[in-house]
Parts: sequence; structure tokens; C-alpha cells
Amino acid sequence: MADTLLRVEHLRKVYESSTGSVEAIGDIDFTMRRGELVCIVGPSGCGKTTLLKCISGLLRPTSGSVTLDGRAVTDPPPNMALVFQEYGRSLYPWLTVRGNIELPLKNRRMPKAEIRSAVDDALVAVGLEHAGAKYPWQLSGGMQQRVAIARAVAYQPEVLVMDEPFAAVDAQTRADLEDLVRTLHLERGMSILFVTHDIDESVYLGERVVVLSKSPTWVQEDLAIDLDPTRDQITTRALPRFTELRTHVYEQIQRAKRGDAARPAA
Ligand SMILES: Nc1ncnc2c1ncn2[C@@H]1O[C@H](COP(=O)(O)OP(=O)(O)OP(=O)(O)O)[C@@H](O)[C@H]1O
Repeated sequence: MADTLLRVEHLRKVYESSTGSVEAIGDIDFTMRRGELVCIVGPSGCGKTTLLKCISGLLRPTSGSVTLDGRAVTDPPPNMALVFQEYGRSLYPWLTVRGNIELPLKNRRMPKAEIRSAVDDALVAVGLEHAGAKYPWQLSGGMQQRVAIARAVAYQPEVLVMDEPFAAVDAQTRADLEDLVRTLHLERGMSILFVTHDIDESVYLGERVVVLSKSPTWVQEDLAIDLDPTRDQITTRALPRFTELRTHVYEQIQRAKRGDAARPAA
């Protein structure tokens, strides 16, 4: 299908070690269309990190496949950007904010003038237009995460993968960063795969929420979020439909933890 951007097919991952084998992922199947914002939630230890490592080409699955934009992922794909929870470790402290955002573009050998305008544009997109000359350690945690997001925006990936990106910031900053993600998605059409522990966050952000079972993992539910695309922290979260959806996802996670959801026959 032309607009399928990411396809995960029958993904299985078994970790082998001297003490035995652990089947982390049983059989995960899902697709993501170009321009979608998909959230992934699941109980603790359900294999989210393992799944993301396979999707980002950092880990070979035991079987099954990941395809991005029609190409099998076997190494880190150049058209994917990643934003992690540990913003402190993802930015180079000896480079300025501008230097951090520029680096992947320089590695791509983009012309200087294009780099300058891509960085300016990304700084404006994340609201850091006055911070380009600062160093990461001069910024708050939330601002550092904005720099990591700006780097991804400037890089213009086919897909942005975010792994619990706001788990380490305070609630108010988190709300602002969630709105930034929604804005990037709506205004720039960015395709975003967002992994979170937070059920409310998944419903607030996503157009779809993929609920994972406990390990060995499979997709317990792929839920369409039928909220208006224009969302607001106060009014959207106060909607009865928001409460219904979050309650539904919460119950699914409880079922996942108990392991009493029936896996469909292959
Ligand atoms: N390198 C490894 N060797 C053996 N087992 C592993 C390895 N990495 C992960 N596991 C196991 O695989 C399962 C899934 O782990 P994973 O870290 O992917 O889950 P997670 O959902 O990201 O966890 P969390 O919710 O704590 O972030 C767990 O049972 C874990 O113990």
C-alpha cells in the first residue's frame, strides 16, 4: 500500500544467554501510515524498548521483519530520527544548541546556507529562536528536550520515533512538550511513533493507540482515537470521550498485566 510508511510483520525476539532464553516479543504485527501519529503503550517490561530497537535497526529480530518506506530495516535507517528520554545524554555538551542541531545535517553534507535556514526554522518550530548560541547545560531539562526535537525537525526524517521522551520532565513542561508534538504533527505532517508509559498521554497525543500485551508481546488492541485533531490540554482532557478512551486503555493494560486477553489465532 503506497501510504504505508512503517510495517512490522510477525516480529519475534528471543534473547539468548548462558542462563537460558527469554522470549521478549512473541509476534508483533502493525503498520503505520505516512503522516500518522501512533502511540504505543503496554505494561512495564512488555518489550517496548526491544520493539523500538528492532524498528530502529539497532537489534536484529529473531524472526519477522520491519520495513520503512518499502525498505527492509537491517541497520539504523538514515530516514529515521530518534528522541529518547535521556536528553542529557543525547546532546553534546561541548556544542552549542545550534551546533547540536547542525551536526546530523553536516554529516549529510548539506550545503551551509541550507543548514543555516533548516536550523533557524527548527529553532522557531520549538520556540528556541533565542537560544541557538547557548550550551545544553545552560538550559532546563524541558528546553534540552526541545533541542533534541529541533534536531529531529531540522533533519526532516520520514519518521520520528520518540521513546518515553517526556518521562523525566515536570508535569507543566510535559504538557507544553506534548502540545509541541501535536503541533509538529498537524502543521508539518510529521509521522511520529511515540512510546509512553502514560495512558492519558497516549490518548491525548495519538490518532491511534497500539496496546501491547505483556511479554512475550503481541498487539492486544489497535485503537483509533476519534478525538478532534485540534486538541487542548484543558478542554480535550475534560471531554467525556477522552475519559472513555483513557478508561478503555487503562482496562486493556490491566488485562495485559493479568495476561487474560486472548491472543487471536495466527
Ligand atoms: N539483553 C537482554 N537479555 C535478556 N533479556 C532481556 C534483554 N533485554 C530485555 N530483556 C527482557 O525482555 C523483556 C522486555 O524488555 P524491554 O526492556 O524491551 O521492555 P520495556 O517494555 O521496554 O520495559 P520498561 O517498561 O521497563 O521500559 C523483559 O522481560 C526483559 O527482562
